[in-house]
Amino acid sequence: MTATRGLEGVVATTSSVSSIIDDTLTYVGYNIDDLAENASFEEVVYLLWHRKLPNAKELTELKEQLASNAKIPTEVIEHLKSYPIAKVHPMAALRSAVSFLGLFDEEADDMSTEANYRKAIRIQAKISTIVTAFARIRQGLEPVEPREDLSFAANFLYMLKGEEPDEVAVEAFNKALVLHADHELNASTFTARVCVATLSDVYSGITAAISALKGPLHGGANERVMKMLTEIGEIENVEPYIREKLARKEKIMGFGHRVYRKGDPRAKHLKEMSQKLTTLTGETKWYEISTKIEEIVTSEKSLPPNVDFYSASVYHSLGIEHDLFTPIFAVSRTSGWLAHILEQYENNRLIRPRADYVGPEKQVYVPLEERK
Ligand SMILES: CC(=O)SCCNC(=O)CCNC(=O)[C@H](O)C(C)(C)COP(=O)(O)OP(=O)(O)OC[C@H]1O[C@@H](n2cnc3c(N)ncnc32)[C@H](O)[C@@H]1OP(=O)(O)O
Ligand SMILES: O=C([O-])CC(=O)C(=O)O
Repeated sequence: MTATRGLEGVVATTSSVSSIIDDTLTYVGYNIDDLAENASFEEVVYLLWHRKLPNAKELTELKEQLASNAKIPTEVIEHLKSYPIAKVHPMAALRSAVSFLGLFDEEADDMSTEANYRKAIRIQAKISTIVTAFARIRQGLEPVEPREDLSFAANFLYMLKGEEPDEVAVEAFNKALVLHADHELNASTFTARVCVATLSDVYSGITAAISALKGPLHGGANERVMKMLTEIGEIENVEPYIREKLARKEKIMGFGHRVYRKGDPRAKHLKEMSQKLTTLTGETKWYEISTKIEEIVTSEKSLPPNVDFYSASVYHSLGIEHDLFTPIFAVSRTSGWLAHILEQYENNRLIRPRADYVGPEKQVYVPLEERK
């Protein structure tokens, strides 16, 4: 038995949710470029869960289901208020709150296909409310209740800020949600599938996935990108900052990818949005600093930007706090996690690979009193 480090290139399952072939990303066979330009996030959720685009009636029904399930129990709000706010990262809060939310779902352990689908709707509906409620609570503000007349994207921004967002913000946020919704067998999706393949419940799968997304090599990179942009601060600092980092063999957050070689097809959409939004806010320096970093990293290391790189300046331009970037990724990716969880249940087999043992062998047990 030989191990493949990081399971690189290992095909671990079949899936009909999304694919990456020759650097092209598709959701159920639809090119991400088409979806980014045309689809609402709700359409994408339907597509991922049903493997077909909804007709008008199906879309209206899903929108209504998401909107009418968006409220969270008072107990969850009280729970969020009990966290040691000053020290808690919103991803840790989200991880705990989703697990806690599961305690209030009467169907949590009903493993029927119908109950699992109903839970998928409830989790997708409530995840925005949890993220935005925590964001407000830590500012000493009361959570804003979801509105049933707003789209998923608009509702998130409304609950976060307490005022109705403008059209440009909603369009940009919707596109970001569409671009982040699914991505084949990335680390957090694999984690979700491993978890539920033991026939554990949907809440466990989503809690596990949030935990995996939190790390800086995965979803946590978008927050680190903004930290880097802020540290750089001005365009003239880019060269020395990036070259020193590369010389120290440090990783530049938002670059590189396990699967893409020529480039992440989502990045160009986010780059375009970053240019547009930073122009609108008058803070074009974030876009300029980003493109300069891209120029250096691609020429020095042949590493193109990934989805996390330009999403940082996009979310910043939407006036979103930097440590909410990864929770927003989770809000969107929940749709993909749920699609994969439901797919795993449909054709389940325990996921249990082997390890290539490299430790000592044939050791002789020494009684405690004789050990040095
Ligand atoms: C949504 C997402 O999860 S997208 C990814 C988000 N993560 C990041 O942006 C973090 C920065 N990027 C990385 O750490 C990596 O590129 C990963 C984790 C995304 C992919 O990693 P892997 O496929 O395991 O590549 P690995 O880390 O082995 O790197 C291969 C080589 O490229 C270098 N490299 C990879 N990414 C970077 C980077 N961002 N900056 C500088 N060098 C890098 C490594 O140092 C290594 O060099 P070496 O062979 O000289 O030692
Ligand atoms: O696929 C990956 O390894 C990471 C990624 O880009 C994502 O999850 O969107």
